[in-house]
Amino acid sequence: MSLVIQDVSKRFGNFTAVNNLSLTVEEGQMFGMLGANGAGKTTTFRMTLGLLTPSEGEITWKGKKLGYKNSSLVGYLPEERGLYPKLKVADQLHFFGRLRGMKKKEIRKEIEDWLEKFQISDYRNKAIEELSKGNQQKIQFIASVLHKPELLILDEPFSGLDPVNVNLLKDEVTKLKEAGTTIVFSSHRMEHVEELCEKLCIMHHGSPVVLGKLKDIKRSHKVKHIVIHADFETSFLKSVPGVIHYKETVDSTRIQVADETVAKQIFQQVAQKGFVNKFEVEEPTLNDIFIEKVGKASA
Ligand SMILES: Nc1ncnc2c1ncn2[C@@H]1O[C@H](COP(=O)(O)OP(=O)(O)OP(=O)(O)O)[C@@H](O)[C@H]1O
Repeated sequence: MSLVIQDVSKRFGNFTAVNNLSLTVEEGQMFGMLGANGAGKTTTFRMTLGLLTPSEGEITWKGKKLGYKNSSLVGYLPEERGLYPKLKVADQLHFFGRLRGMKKKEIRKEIEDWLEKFQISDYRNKAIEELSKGNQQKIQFIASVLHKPELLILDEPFSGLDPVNVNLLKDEVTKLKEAGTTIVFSSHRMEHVEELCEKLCIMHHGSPVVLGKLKDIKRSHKVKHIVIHADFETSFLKSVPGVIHYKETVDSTRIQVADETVAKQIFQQVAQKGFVNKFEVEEPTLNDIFIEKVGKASA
């Protein structure tokens, strides 16, 4: 295990922002942190980076605590973006590169490569304040990866980007992962985590309510959706015990059921009734899981 968060809590006065969190991220893995506003994601990142000290527990990267001394191992895209508005793009990135101990020549090369990748080479000599929000975000991202960190922590990397730029950033993040970088990112968009992460945590009021590999989480989620295309009336299925939600659309019936046993019962009943064009038990989406788990935890 490379990143180990062990029994970590963080209190601000009487308020507990993170409550007994334990998780691990393996080297080269992409890990997603989900949670409503105020769930404790940013606080967890800040503790991981050594910017905040946990009230309890410990966080280590390859067995060592992270902090000022080994900060070049980590790249961080903070939620509150921290660029200097008056500085030119190249000067800004140069400054971050020097902070991470890079050589001038290497910094120049990396800056040129990254500006090219994000199609913003023409902005090299513009002041940050002259750039659009999306382009400023790209610069902030470049600042976090310029020094080729082993561990990359991205707080809401996709917020404020248009769909084209979201894809551009996703591609670059994926390439970094393929090159071996361990990546942890937070997002409010389930589909980003679903697409990119093997492992994830859903935080709620500082505690993990879902944690594990995406595949396992989906498999173990009991509530299932069934889609039926049949050329006969299906409304009799509404009264089958274990049916949570029943909806007919123009060409299909969608049913939410409590678990797989109910799905099997529905299959048997439908098969006896007549010809079925399609009967499919869909995997739950991360959105379904989030709503169920976070909703339940709130209740
Ligand atoms: N320095 C601080 N002093 C007091 N309370 C704090 C401090 N930092 C964070 N908190 C509180 O801790 C809780 C968790 O905040 P955190 O920023 O970690 O949430 P988050 O999951 O990142 O939320 P968001 O999605 O809105 O960014 C919030 O209720 C916040 O107000």
